[in-house]
Amino acid sequence: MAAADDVVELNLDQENICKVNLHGATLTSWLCDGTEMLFVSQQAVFNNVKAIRGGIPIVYPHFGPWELGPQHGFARISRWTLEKPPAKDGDTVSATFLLQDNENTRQMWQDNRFNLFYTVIIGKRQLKLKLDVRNEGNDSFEFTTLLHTYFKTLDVNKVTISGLKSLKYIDKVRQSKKFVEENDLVTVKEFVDRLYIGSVDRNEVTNLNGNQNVVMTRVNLPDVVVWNPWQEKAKVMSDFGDEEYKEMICVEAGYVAKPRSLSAGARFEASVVLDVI
Ligand SMILES: O=P(O)(O)OC[C@H]1O[C@@H](O)[C@H](O)[C@@H](O)[C@@H]1O
Repeated sequence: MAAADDVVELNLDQENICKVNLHGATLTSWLCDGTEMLFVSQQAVFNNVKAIRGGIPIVYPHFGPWELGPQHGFARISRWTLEKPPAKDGDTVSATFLLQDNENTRQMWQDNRFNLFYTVIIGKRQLKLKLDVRNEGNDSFEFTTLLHTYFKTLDVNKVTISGLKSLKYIDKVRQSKKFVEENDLVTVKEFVDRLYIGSVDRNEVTNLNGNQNVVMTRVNLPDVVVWNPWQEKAKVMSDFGDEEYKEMICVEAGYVAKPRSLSAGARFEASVVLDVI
């Protein structure tokens, strides 16, 4: 369990609430009309050191194994600050979180200076997530970023993902070779770890918890990662139950296939909207 003072709650009403842990600004719960939409492992570790296994961790400034630092970068294991506390505005509640460079990140990542703002907006049957990276230094830098979304489902075998047909993807399960997706609807029946490159900006993920479908609309996040560790990988993950692969699917919106370059003083804005339909 997370300590109460680590968690910021955005409360629209009793049945529409999301929770953000300041460790990584990780969204750990999204209750939509009373149904939990996000998966968090029963084995997740809340020690403010390890990345939280589930919810929506933020990958930045590097997706995947990183020669300069930890896998998926430092954002998901850094303490964020609450820049703007939850406030109601009409039919939504929003809050903004901030990660700034510090001694540790500068040492790890070539002395780069940045502000990363993350705004979470909960509405009726909708969650909007905005990333805003600002280069505060005198030199340009490159980064990749991704919202590592773990959706909750009652049965992963029934989940389908649209919007990926005809796309090239890198299949990390098959020596990172490139393939072309042939299916209108992607289903997951085994260990899957794919990076779909340059996808259309809309994907529908079906049969999530409570038989809900979610439409994911992306702006400035052209790539989609689909990941499920399945049985064999689940067994070797200490913070993931052996059978939990049946209850989750990661569909992750990112800018990851190639790095994004940001010149001194420039800004990168991107967003994801999740609509429950
Ligand atoms: O165990 P981690 O570091 O949270 O990563 C989980 C997975 O995250 C996915 O996004 C990657 O494509 C996988 O390769 C990786 O295994």
